[in-house]
Amino acid sequence: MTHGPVPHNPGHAGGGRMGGPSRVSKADQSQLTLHPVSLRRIGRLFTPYKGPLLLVVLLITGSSLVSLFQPFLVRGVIDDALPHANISLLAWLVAAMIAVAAITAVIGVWQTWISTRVGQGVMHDLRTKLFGHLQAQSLGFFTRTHGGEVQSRMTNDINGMQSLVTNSATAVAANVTTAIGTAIAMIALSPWLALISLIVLPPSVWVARKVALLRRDITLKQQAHMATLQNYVDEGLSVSGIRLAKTVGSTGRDAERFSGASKELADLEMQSQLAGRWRMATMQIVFAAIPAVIYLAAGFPVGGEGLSIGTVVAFTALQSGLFRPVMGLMSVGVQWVTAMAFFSRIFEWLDLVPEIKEPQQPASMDLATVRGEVRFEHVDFAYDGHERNVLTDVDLTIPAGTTTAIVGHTGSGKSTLASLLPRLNDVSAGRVLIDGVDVREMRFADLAAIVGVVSQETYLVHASVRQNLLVAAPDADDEQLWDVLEAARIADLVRGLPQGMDTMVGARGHRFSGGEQQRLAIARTLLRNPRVLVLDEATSALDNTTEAQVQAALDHLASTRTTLTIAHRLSTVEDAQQIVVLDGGRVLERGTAPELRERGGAFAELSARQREGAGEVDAH
Ligand SMILES: Nc1ncnc2c1ncn2[C@@H]1O[C@H](COP(=O)(O)OP(=O)(O)OP(=O)(O)O)[C@@H](O)[C@H]1O
Repeated sequence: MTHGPVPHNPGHAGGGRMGGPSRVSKADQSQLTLHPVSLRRIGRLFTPYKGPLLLVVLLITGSSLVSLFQPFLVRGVIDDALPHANISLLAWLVAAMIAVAAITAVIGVWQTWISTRVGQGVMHDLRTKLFGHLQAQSLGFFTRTHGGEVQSRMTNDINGMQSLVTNSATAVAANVTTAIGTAIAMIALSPWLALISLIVLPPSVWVARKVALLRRDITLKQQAHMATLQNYVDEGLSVSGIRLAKTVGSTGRDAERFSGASKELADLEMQSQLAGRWRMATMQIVFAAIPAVIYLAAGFPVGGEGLSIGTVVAFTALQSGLFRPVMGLMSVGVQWVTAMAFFSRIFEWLDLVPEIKEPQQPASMDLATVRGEVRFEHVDFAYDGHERNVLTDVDLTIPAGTTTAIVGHTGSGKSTLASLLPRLNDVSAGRVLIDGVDVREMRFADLAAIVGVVSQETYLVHASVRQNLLVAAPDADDEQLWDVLEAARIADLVRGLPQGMDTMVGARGHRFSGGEQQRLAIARTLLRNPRVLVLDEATSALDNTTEAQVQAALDHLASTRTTLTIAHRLSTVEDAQQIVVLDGGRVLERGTAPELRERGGAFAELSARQREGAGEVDAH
């Protein structure tokens, strides 16, 4: 099938050259326009893990409360045990300090274990859901969207939210409880010192928020560049990509393009790290300054009088215990802002509604008795987003068990017409019927069982010959596999392979010649034994001898099923019960080969020209 120009690519953000690293290019801007994300929706991802999450919150609260004893123990040591040389009190206090540390450490390990399990569970659910959802999308989505973009969102974006999903709930719970507990303890120790240390909080939060937004924008740009980079790898380092690059001599340019995108990614990472580092530096200054300010405040006559040394020491210990959680919360805030952007990108795709949907109440089909009469009823079709009709008022019937050949100039709509039968596309008007049932009313599985497709573009997965065949029928035994290989005239070749049917076919089947790949694809389709066969230039990659052989096999198979065949070489459609000539998406002529030749129209002209061409070739 011919893929036309890519009209609109919602996800792909990094096509051409990007602007300088500090400028936001148009593509980046569109990337920053976020799909709205509701907190409730994120919350729903965690619903299955309510129990473990509650346990985590309880553990954290317990551990925070236990650790609050520490400064009071310190004050006891300094103000009571040491000055009065009370050894037994000192021993008790020290033992309690060690116990508090041990208890909080053990709780920490337990809590990390549970929260990581929850986080990984959420990520796993999201990844699986997205994969399933994208698989349900129509072919149109994949013709519009770059493969690298899909890979990038599936992996980079989901990984990007990992730290948030795994740590945020626990970090928030831990830090909030610690911060509140510590603030209460601080006020209990000295309201005056507490007031002094809390004053610096608002400006710190402001700085952290600024940095968070900056880093989010940088991260989004990074994701877009990462997707671009993945596209370059995808396109440039595949068998077809390398073949193109080597034959058109574009390897140098490809490497330069890759290097440009990679450099921009490196620059962005620099910016991101630097922004983070500045935030840390600001916080460090605040951290260092606060104890000093507390000593100053403790020495002040107003408010400072009556404070014991132990209170001041315990207080400075406590205030670091307040700022650490506040810092922690701010980090979560930073991660949160960025992760929201990832959620937005993931949810955007989860919200895509497949253009081609399975019916809610499918027609019940008895697969054993399907006859396979195909009817295109006044079919119009235009590709999504295009006004021009590719097919207009195509009305034709293919009686069960007969062969209809579609011929016509390139671009006349032959592949598009064939794509309507397995619902790779849906009609814009009219209906496509099999045994009188609209294909849109059938279960996907039923339709796939009834209609088999062999197209000009074969797709073999990087696995063994056997696995490639079993994709079509997982339960088939060896005898069935050999049968279809025989029928597709490829059994001898497979037998001669080093590991027979267990030989790997190589990336996208490149270990085999085009003709061999096509015969394997034919065998795979035959394994499903479909009632209706769509052959979209199925023999186009074969030489004349092999084509004749495979054609004979296909003719034999076609004799028992309904076949819609598309062929450029008219010699292969000679025996079809009906030939339909398409021109600009309309049916121009129909009839058998002799009838059409007799009529002296487009078919006669086309076949005369081809025979002339063949004659010329023969004459050479
Ligand atoms: N995904 C698509 N989006 C938009 N237009 C498309 C798409 N696929 C095909 N077209 C357009 O639809 C028209 C018919 O294409 P189609 O592939 O059906 O022709 P064809 O007769 O099978 O051609 P060929 O013999 O070269 O394979 C062409 O003009 C093509 O550019």
